[in-house]
Amino acid sequence: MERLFTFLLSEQHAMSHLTVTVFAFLCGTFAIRFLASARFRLKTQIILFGIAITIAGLTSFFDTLWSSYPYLSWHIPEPTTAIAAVVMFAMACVSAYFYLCPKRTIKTVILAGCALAFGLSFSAFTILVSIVKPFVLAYDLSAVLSVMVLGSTLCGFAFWELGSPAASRPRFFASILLALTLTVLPLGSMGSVLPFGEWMTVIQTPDSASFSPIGVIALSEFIAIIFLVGIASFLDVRVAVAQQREGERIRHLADGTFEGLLICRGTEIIDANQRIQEMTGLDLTTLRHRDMPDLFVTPPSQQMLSGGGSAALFAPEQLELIGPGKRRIPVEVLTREMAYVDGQPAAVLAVRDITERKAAEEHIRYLALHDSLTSLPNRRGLEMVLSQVIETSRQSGVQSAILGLDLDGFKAVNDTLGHHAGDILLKEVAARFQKQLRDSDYLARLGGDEFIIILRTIRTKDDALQLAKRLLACLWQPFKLSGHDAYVGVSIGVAISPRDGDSAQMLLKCADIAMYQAKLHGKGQVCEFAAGMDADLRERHDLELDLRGALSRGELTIYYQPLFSSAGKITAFEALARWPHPERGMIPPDRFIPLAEETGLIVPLGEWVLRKACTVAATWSSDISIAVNLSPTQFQRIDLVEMVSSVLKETGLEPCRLELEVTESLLMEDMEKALALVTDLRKRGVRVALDDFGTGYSSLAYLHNFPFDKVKVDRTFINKITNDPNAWTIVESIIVMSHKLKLRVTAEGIETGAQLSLLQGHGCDEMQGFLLGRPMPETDASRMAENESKTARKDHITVVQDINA
Ligand SMILES: Nc1nc2c(ncn2[C@@H]2O[C@H](COP(=O)(O)O[C@H]3[C@@H](O)[C@H](n4cnc5c(=O)[nH]c(N)nc54)O[C@@H]3COP(=O)(O)O)[C@@H](O)[C@H]2O)c(=O)[nH]1
Repeated sequence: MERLFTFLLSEQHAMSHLTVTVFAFLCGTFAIRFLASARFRLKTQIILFGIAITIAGLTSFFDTLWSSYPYLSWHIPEPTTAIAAVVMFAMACVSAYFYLCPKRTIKTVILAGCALAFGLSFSAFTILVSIVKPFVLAYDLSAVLSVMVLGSTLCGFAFWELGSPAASRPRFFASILLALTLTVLPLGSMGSVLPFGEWMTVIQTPDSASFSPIGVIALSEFIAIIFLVGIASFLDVRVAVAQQREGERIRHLADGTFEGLLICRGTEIIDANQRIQEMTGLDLTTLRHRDMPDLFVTPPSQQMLSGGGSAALFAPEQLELIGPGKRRIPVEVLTREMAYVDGQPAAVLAVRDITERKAAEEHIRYLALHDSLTSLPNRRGLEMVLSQVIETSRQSGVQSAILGLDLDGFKAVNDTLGHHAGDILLKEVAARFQKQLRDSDYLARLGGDEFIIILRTIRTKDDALQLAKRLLACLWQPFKLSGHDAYVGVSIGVAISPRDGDSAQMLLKCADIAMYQAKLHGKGQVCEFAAGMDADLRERHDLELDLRGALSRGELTIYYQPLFSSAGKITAFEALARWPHPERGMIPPDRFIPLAEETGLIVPLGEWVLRKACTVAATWSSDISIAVNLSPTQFQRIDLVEMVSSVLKETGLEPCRLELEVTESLLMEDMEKALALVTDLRKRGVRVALDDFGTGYSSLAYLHNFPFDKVKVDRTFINKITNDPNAWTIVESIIVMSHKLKLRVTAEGIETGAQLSLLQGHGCDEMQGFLLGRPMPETDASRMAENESKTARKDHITVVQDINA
């Protein structure tokens, strides 16, 4: 050892150390690069490594030799150098092979280091022995041994560093360690040779000189190997135990997760946790060495299959795993590359069962596309299906039909029996509609009381119209709701594809327009879409806007039509709303009253008519009454009685001079409520008349049950009484029956003298009609009322004078 220090510190030039070190570093860097590069095949890697080491070893050796003994004229022993070069190359290749062997352990790494150290030292001493011939080379045994151990260790560390997955800059540090090896071994080998002055002493000392240097190298290498491999084995055992513990720890962890874990090399499964065994129904032995794609229904993506190459976490992939009994399990797979317990890279596949998530997603999707009350598809679901139907019908040329349905009278059920009953009704209606459909037909609820039916294929439009009739009929039977019989009807609009449109929106709009037409035609109707219908609706929309404006600007007016007693005296005036439109002229109530009814404008309009008519009537000095029509919507107002009372109070009109005309339809919607209202109004002194009697149901029960003051026989009957005996029989019966029930009878629509005399002759109490007086403006009516009052006063005076006389 002492010899080594002397050599390094006093017999060597610093410049030589530097040259050797720099060159060794360069060659070491190349050698490490060849060893670590994945670009080369194994054989190429080994050969390139061998070449780099041989060049570095020989160059370092000769550089050290010439700088150590510059005064000697050395010659290069060619065959020996060649042999040394071959041995050095062979041992470098052996060490590279040990390093690159698939099952790398500390032991193999140390063996690689020892092989390289042996190669370098052996070559150095072989050349030295050859150079000094015929003299015997004198050396320091302990120095040789130390150099061998140090060289083997440094080289072993270089390999260990290079192969360590945890190292931060493995190539750099491995290059430095290998450079040190390539420096230490030639320098150390040279340093182990004793100075010439000591050679004779050594020769005379049999202990040291009797060993051949090659034998010593081999022996020292053998000792180094035994020593280092012993340590390596010890470390290997510890590492193996640690790895086993780590493996068990990881397995426990892996088994404890909710996710299935697969460890793969390439596509081969090398390990799997408990969860994936449960998910696949395969035990670990069956799973190991199996091809990973075989576990899935659909082949995993290339990215997942090539799971190696990057430690990046790939985007999760959704696949179907083949579960026990070939059950398909929806899974989400995350792939990541990492060093497995053996230190080698492996792809880890985390397989997450997403059955519940999928079910939840499916449920959310279902909710998004379905109506929660009836479980029918909603507008979104409908539009998707309708688009498909249109596409199919476009491709195949078949016709389809779209039916827009809106319930009639649903609001009344909702308002009177409550929303719960309304919900039950909607469900039952949906069930009744469904019963009328074929499997291929499609029923959806758009919300409220609106439904849509799609008939995917129809031969002619009659198929759709016939179904529409069946749908009308299926609602005829009453619905049992909270112990009540409830009735609803339906208005149906029919659109035909592709005739009426080529998009879902267009066809739905056409069905909707046709449905509105059906409503306008009196509800409970079926209406087929026709071009121009939308123009009607637009016109109606414009009219509605105008009516709102006219109401707010007070542009409406009232005409008054007189009613006469059978003696010819004016008993009342009926207030009839009129709309003098600035552009359209006088719009008749037949056009705007139904519109006001549908839009709810009838409520302010009716109140305005009542207030205005009462105000006017209150100015008349006579006791002539004022008759005002009440619409069904007004009748549903909770505060109707209060409203009427306050108008009478405001205008100062006596209640007995107000006559409210109600129709049968108004009573039918809620008999109990209607009876309560009529009774209440009567109690407050207001008279109530049943209007339009003879049309509608003409239920005699109403006459009997309701405390009406009078009955107005509809003009459609009065029209016919002189030429239709049946019509007269009915009118005559109504007069007789009403009188028996102590009700007065008014005949409306009298246009001829014959009609008047017939009615007068049979005791009709009151007459109204164009023959006697048309509806007239307020001024005319007021003048007439005043005249009537004067006549009455004159008559009164005449009677009094007659009595006095
Ligand atoms: N809720 C409200 N309804 C109202 C109001 N104002 C009018 N109406 C209702 O509009 C309908 C049409 O009314 P109108 O065009 O005014 O017709 C009335 C009379 O002009 C008509 N009539 C009267 N006599 C004759 C006749 O001899 N021949 C003939 N062809 N028509 C005649 O009858 C209508 C009055 O009918 P009725 O109300 O049944 O007494 C109409 O239904 C009005 O009720 C309003 O403010 N509110």
